Parts: sequence; structure tokens; C-alpha cells
Amino acid sequence: MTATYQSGFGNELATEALPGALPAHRNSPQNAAYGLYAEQVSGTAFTAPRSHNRRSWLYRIRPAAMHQPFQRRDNGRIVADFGLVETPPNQLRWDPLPMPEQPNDFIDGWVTMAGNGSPASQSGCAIHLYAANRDMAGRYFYSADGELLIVPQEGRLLLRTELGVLEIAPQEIAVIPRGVRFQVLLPDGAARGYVCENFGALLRLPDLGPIGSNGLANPRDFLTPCAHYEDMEGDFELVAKFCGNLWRAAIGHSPLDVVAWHGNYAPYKYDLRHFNTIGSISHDHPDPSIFLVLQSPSDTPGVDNLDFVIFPPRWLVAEDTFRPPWFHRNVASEFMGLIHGQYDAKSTGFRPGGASLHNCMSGHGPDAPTFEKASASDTSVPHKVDDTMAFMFETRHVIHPTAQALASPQLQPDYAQCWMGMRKRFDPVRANL
Ligand SMILES: O=C(O)Cc1cc(O)ccc1O
Ligand SMILES: [Fe+2]
Repeated sequence: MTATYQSGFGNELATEALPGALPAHRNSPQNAAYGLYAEQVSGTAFTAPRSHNRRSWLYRIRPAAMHQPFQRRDNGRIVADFGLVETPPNQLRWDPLPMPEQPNDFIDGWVTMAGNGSPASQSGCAIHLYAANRDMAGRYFYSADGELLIVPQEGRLLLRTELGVLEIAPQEIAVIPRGVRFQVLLPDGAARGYVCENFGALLRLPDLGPIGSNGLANPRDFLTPCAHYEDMEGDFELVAKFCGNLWRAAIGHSPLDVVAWHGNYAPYKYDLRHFNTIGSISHDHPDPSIFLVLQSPSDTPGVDNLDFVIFPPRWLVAEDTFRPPWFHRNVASEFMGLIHGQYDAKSTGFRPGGASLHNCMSGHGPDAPTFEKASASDTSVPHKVDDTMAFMFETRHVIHPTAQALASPQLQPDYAQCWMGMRKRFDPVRANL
């Protein structure tokens, strides 16, 4: 199955898998073409400002309402409530999740690591890891709780959604809107990565301010699938994540039966390697907001519910500058992951597929060897940070690790020791100017 795409971010798109399936100049004709059902799915309030208003019209074989009642099923390792255990101010780091020993599909494979807020408050996010080794078979899923920002670290994902098919590989991301039903196949047999479930305002491209009209993630590099449908009957299962819990319903057909759609509420993918990285060409390491890919704004201007930030390959040229990330404490909280290579603030221990958490005001920064190296390096010559891709989910709210994340065998007990070897450099008689 080859995925075909249309480009642009948040565009009004129109796509049909059969000619004439989209009604012209109207949304709900008395009878839609080919005997299809017309159905609207809205992702923002009806009265949201036009610039932020998101909805799509779907023309489908059967309406989304057509399934048996939902019944509760176990949540596996998905956690709904955050802050049930005390949140330590410690710097935390985890090794990668091992691949499952039992057959696990994409949904079985979620492990909630941390989060804040709730779907009910329409604010906050849940951060899950996934490790899967089996296709979702006869099973479809959606989250009513938030849009899903999927960040693969190992193995491709074939995301078969109501609105079309997306394929993503490590160093690409996808966003599946709240409510959109999908199924995940694993072309490489196994897959591992990160999912951030955003309970707040939909992710959008940030304003660019003085950067100008181009830069960072450019809109045309975002890809949304063309319509693709399957007309299939059988004993299938629809799994919903609703108010933090998993529910299952029997469904007698594939819900991936949308023959045509138009609108601006749709899944999309983005290749992080297309990011136009901007940095200092004089002195000083900039704030990481310069690496912002997508943001979920809150009601307070400039204070985001969720930022998705990446640390891609880049040239470091700043002179007389400590070039790696500096030591810092932030009001925002930071959950980081590593997709590929090595992160420039950590010499060891932060592994691809691993994760770290630095909460509000917890001190962190380069580890001791990185500090020593960067303090002695020749900054009159450029240096390329290459072959790397780290990212950060940064939020205004404290990120509460779940009980299972704190008890996880992957938690590194000695992480904070990476700063304990910092030697005392202070010498009151040598200014070193
Ligand atoms: O490594 C981190 O902690 C992320 C980070 C990177 C950076 O360049 C500046 C600040 C920051 O929080
Ligand atoms: Fe940080």
C-alpha cells in the first residue's frame, strides 16, 4: 500500500478516492454520491475564530455511530490520572523500553510515563512510550482525549486512518487528530517510540516574529494523506480512549471507510530533517524556543500548554561561547527523548529510545565530561553537531511521572551523578579574563 499525500499545514483540503464522491459547493446533499453517508467531525468549537477553526466533512460507507455499545476493557499500562504518587523534583532518566516478549500491537504497547492536566480540563498532556511487535489486526483505535503526536524511534509505522494512510519512519512524526480512528501496521515487524497525547489546544505552527516569513518548520513540508478507503465487513473491534480509560465496542465493518473528505481537520506527518534550524552566528547559545516545531498554546499568550521542540543536526559557530546547552532551571518542565545519535549535552547515558525528565526549577544541563570538553574547545572554528535527533515535550505544567515510571527497571538510579563529578573551578586570585 503506497501512501499519497497533499502538502501544507492546516490547509482546506479536498480529496476523493472515487470521482465525484465529494459533493460540489455543499456539504450535505439530500443524497450523497455512491450512496455514501455525509458526516462532519469537528476538532474545535463551532464558533472558534476562523483562523483556528478545524473541521472536516467525511463521505463514508457507514456512519461513525454504527457500532455496538462500548464496554470497559483493561487499560493495560495506560494511566489516566497524574499526581497520584508524589512527584519528586529529582532529575530522572530512563533507558529505552525493551521490545515486548509477548505479541503486542501498537495500542497494547503503550506505557504511560508521565503527564499533567486532564482531558476534562482540556489542558495538559500524557506522555506514553510504545514498543510493539504485531500489527493491529481487526482492531481500530481512537483517542477522544487528545490529538496524538507520534514520534517513532525504531521501526516504521503504517498509520491507516479514516482520512487516509500515512507511513512514518524514525526522524518523522505524525499527528492524529482527536477522534480520528486508525489502525497501525508495523512494516518492519517491530517498532518503538513516543506518543504525546495533547489535551489542550490543537498543535499549530508557531509565529515566527523577527525570524520573518520563513524558517523553522515550513508549512509545505507537512503532508496529509489523500482519501483511501476499505470496504470490509467482519467481526472487528473499535477501541476508544475516553476520559483516560479504554473502552471496546464490537463493529461489523472497517471504520476506515471514508471514500472522500474535505476540510482542515486531518492527520499529518512531517520529516524532522526538513526543519530549518536557526541558531547564533555571533555569540551565546539561544533559548531552545528557537527549535520549536509545533506548539499547543494556552489561554495565556506565550505560555504554551505543550511545545514540541527538536535538536537536529546543526553547525555551531558561536565564538567565545559555551556551545552546548547551558546549565539552567526553567519554570517550564521538560520531557526529552532521543530518536537518533547522541545529544550534545550528554556524553553517555541518554540512549536512543530513552527518556529524561527535568521538572520545573530542577537544575540540569551538560554532564561533567561535556562541560569539560566544551570549556576547552576552540570556538574560532565551526563545529557540526551531526547525525543526531533529540526532542523535547515542554509544558507549562509540572510533568508528573507515573508510579510505573518511577518503579520502572529502566529508571537510572544514578542519573544525577552525572553532575556530581563537576570539579570546583573557582579561584579567587585568577580572574581568567
Ligand atoms: O537539554 C535540555 O535540557 C534542553 C535544553 C536545550 C537547550 O539548548 C537549552 C535549554 C534547554 O532546556
Ligand atoms: Fe532543559
